[in-house]
Amino acid sequence: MLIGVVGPSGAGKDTVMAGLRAALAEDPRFVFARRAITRPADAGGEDHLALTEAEFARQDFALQWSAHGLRYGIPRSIEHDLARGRVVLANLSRTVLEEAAARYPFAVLHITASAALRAARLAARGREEPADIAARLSREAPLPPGLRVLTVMNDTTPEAAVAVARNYLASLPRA
Ligand SMILES: Nc1ncnc2c1ncn2[C@@H]1O[C@H](COP(=O)(O)OP(=O)(O)OP(=O)(O)O)[C@@H](O)[C@H]1O
Ligand SMILES: O=P(O)(O)OC[C@H]1O[C@H](OP(=O)(O)O)[C@H](O)[C@@H]1O
Repeated sequence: MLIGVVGPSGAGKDTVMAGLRAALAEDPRFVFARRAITRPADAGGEDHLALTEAEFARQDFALQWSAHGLRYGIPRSIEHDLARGRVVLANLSRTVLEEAAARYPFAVLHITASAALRAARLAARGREEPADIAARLSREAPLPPGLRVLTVMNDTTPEAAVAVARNYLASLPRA
C-alpha cells in the first residue's frame, strides 16, 4: 500500500516522516520513497535526489507534480516495493491524491497544524525567503473526498505526532 503524506507547508510532514523512519528502521515492511526535486541538494530538509529541469524532464516517474516553482517526482521503484507487499510512504502533493488512489492501493496521512504555528515554524526553518514563505502559507489544496485519510494535528511535540501516525500505520490492512 502507498501512503501519501500530505498537508500544508510547515505542518511537519518531513519531521513526522523522519520520526517514522527512525521508529520503523528495523521493520522491513516499511519503505520511504526518496523524492526527486529540482531543488539544490544542499537546500536543507529531506535527503532528495537533486535534478536540473532537463534531467527531471528525461525521467519516468510514478507520480510527479509542480509546486512552489519546483518539480517533484516519486521514483518508479516504488511500484516494485508495492508489488512485494511493502508499505511505501511518500511525501506527496495534495494535488496528486486522486491519481495516486486510482493507480495504487492507497491511504493518506494528513499532517496539519494551525496557521500561526506553521508561520512560526517556516520562519524559524529559514529554508525559503519571506515572500516564498508567505506564498506557502496561503497555498490551499483541499483533500479530495472518498479517500482513506488519517489527520494528525502536529501541534504539540513531534514525538506525539509520530506516535499517532505510527498507530495508524499499524492499523492498516496487510497487503
Ligand atoms: N511538533 C513540532 N514542534 C515544533 N517544531 C516542529 C514540529 N514539527 C515540525 N517542526 C518544525 O517546523 C518546521 C517545518 O517542519 P517540516 O519541514 O517537517 O514541515 P513540512 O510540512 O515538511 O513543510 P514543507 O511542506 O514546507 O516542506 C521544521 O523546522 C521542523 O523542525
Ligand atoms: O501544497 P501541496 O500541493 O499539497 O504540496 C506541494 C509541495 O509542497 C511540499 O513540498 P516541499 O517539501 O515543501 O518543497 C509537498 O511535499 C509538495 O511537494
